[in-house]
Amino acid sequence: MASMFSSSEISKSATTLFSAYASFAGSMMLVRSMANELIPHQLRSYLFSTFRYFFTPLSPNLTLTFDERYGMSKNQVYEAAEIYLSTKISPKTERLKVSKTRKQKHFTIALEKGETVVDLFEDVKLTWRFLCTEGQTQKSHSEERRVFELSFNKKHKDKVIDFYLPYVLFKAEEIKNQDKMIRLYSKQCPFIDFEDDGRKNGGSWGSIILEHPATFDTLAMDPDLKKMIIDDLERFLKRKEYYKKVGRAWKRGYLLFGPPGTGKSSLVAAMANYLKFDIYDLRLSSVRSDAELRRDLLSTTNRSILLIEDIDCSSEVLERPIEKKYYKQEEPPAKSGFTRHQLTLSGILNCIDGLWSSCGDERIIVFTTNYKERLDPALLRPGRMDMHIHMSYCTTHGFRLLASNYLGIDSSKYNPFFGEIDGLLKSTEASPAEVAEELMKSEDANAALQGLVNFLKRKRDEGNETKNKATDDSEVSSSIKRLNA
Ligand SMILES: Nc1ncnc2c1ncn2[C@@H]1O[C@H](COP(=O)(O)OP(=O)(O)OP(=O)(O)O)[C@@H](O)[C@H]1O
Ligand SMILES: [Mg+2]
Repeated sequence: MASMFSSSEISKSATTLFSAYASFAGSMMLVRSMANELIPHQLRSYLFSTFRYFFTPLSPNLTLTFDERYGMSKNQVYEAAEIYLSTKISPKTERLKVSKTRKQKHFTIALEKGETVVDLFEDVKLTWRFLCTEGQTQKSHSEERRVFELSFNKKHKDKVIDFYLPYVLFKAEEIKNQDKMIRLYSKQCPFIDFEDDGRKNGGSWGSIILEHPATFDTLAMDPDLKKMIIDDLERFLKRKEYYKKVGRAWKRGYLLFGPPGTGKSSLVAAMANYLKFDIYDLRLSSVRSDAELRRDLLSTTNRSILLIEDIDCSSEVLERPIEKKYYKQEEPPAKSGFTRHQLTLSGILNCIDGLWSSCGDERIIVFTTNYKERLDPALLRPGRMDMHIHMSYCTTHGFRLLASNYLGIDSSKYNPFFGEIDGLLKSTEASPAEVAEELMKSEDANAALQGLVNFLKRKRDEGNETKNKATDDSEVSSSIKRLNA
């Protein structure tokens, strides 16, 4: 350079360049000030941002952010991401947050601040990042803002939004259900130490974790009936759209009836375990009015079973005629402290039908009773309860299942006790609870089966005695009638 141009030539060119730049800058300033005067503010900022857009190098990536909160409610995508990503921890992850409550079976694992997880969905690479920043609330208190960021190549935007995010929601629901602790909700009772886990959901319900071991595998009942119930539940779960199409509320009602100890409550627990639904155990004796019932029902959650046990006794509690006036606030409470006539069976049924029709999804309602014949016809009317399930005394099939569960006996092999027990079961009315009780009395299978034989014989003899006595009594009364005649 130095050999081709002299220093004076260089300084001349520099001066020319400088003056050209100065005149360009001057004219730009002039243009700018003219633009300021002539072009309205909004249009100006639009034009500048458009220029900036075109002259800034384009990033191939798009980043979606999911805040923990969406207004006042929780952001469903954030919650789903939190659950889903806990199963996607890669070997590169350096920090994880681990927690567990006393009753939880497994640890809860979550990403720590700043950690990144890479996921693959149909060959699309997706990078998740968990961020916590100090945010300002409206009252200018600083509050931690928790966000998940999801980055991927822009060209996959539609695939991510239309398919990947729904997939994350679905998987999270699946994981939640696998790990879900079923809860038993009851109206607050001083004798039960309910957990305050923030799930009181506004009503007077308290809850404890339900650890009832009953499953469909452990239930001794007619195998065809069992299959029918499982199929019915499966069909119910799959039919959200169908219920919508035919204009019915997405609910299912079951009436379980049968003698004590035949497994009605166990069947409800088995249903809850199978569906992973919580149970709301509603004792009607603790509800004072239709209005209170409405409040209680409104504070139950979706995917739950509302259980009303011994509905026949409840209808005794409910004074009839049911036309008595509904509860009024100003009405003085009865001496007992309960004004039960304010809760009526028709009130309950209407409330349940009405509420379930207007709000809530995936609801199951179960009534149990020992005496179906005592029930109000309103409850038995077709369409009120979808399935009437009879829980019977122990059958030979039921006995085999109990023998296998309680004593580990292989029922397909010959057993010297089975023939006698089958015969006795046919001639006696023994509940599965009674049979199970006998089988638990000894760890020695033969001793337990012998105990069961003795028990069934005793029961048969007692039954015969009662029958004979009843026959004697009726013969005496007909002789008296004849004499009187
Ligand atoms: N069908 C059954 N299969 C297996 N176990 C049963 C069955 N029925 C009863 N049991 C056993 O008996 C116990 C009592 O049964 P459960 O409480 O379910 O009977 P229930 O029909 O609800 O009685 P109640 O009418 O008195 O409420 C259960 O915990 C279970 O161990
Ligand atoms: Mg019961």
